[in-house]
Amino acid sequence: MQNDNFQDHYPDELSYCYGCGRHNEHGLQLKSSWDGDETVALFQPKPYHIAVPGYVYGGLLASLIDCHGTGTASAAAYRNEGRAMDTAPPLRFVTASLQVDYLRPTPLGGPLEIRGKISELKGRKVVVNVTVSADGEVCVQGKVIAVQMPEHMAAKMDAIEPESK
Ligand SMILES: CCCCCCCCCC(=O)SCCNC(=O)CCNC(=O)[C@H](O)C(C)(C)COP(=O)(O)OP(=O)(O)OC[C@H]1O[C@@H](n2cnc3c(N)ncnc32)[C@H](O)[C@@H]1OP(=O)(O)O
Repeated sequence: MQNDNFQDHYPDELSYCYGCGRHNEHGLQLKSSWDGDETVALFQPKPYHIAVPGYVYGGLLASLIDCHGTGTASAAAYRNEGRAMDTAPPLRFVTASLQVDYLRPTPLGGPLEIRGKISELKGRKVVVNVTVSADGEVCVQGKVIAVQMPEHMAAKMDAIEPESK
């Protein structure tokens, strides 16, 4: 069930990510939410998200896995602490490792379903297994190791260029 998107709870200054930032008008604006103990997102590729004609570009698929994984990591960390996502102190995650396996060509046409399962949550690290399916068939699987964002990255938040807004 699609509801209460994780990315809508990111603070404004962390909402310019190309993959999932709601303030990035040039980006993908991925929206992820809980579905029981799993997470889900739907994404409709555009005709120009093309690789081989008729199939989705693999870099786009990796981006969807990346941002769904980091969003899932953040939501899982809040859930683990029994807190709502916009409560303090903030739990923000970046990608430490992104592994992607393309199992079969992903048809370019209808919406893609991205699903996440948390396989580990320990300390500052969350590991999320992610699949991307088209027409009910898993085409891509990936693993995201997300780590809580270090303070020195947060310090750069003042450096958002006006043209990226
Ligand atoms: C933030 C809010 C939302 C923003 C939008 C969503 C983001 C969208 C996704 C992205 O594109 S983020 C941008 C791409 N990622 C980066 O630029 C991150 C660059 N790397 C770093 O800043 C650091 O390497 C990192 C924060 C990921 C880890 O450095 P730390 O010094 O904080 O990690 P540390 O050494 O303390 O390790 C913590 C745990 O993570 C594990 N780890 C760290 N790097 C790893 C790695 N590369 N592969 C596997 N595991 C890794 C490490 O083994 C350890 O596990 P254990 O606790 O089990 O021992």
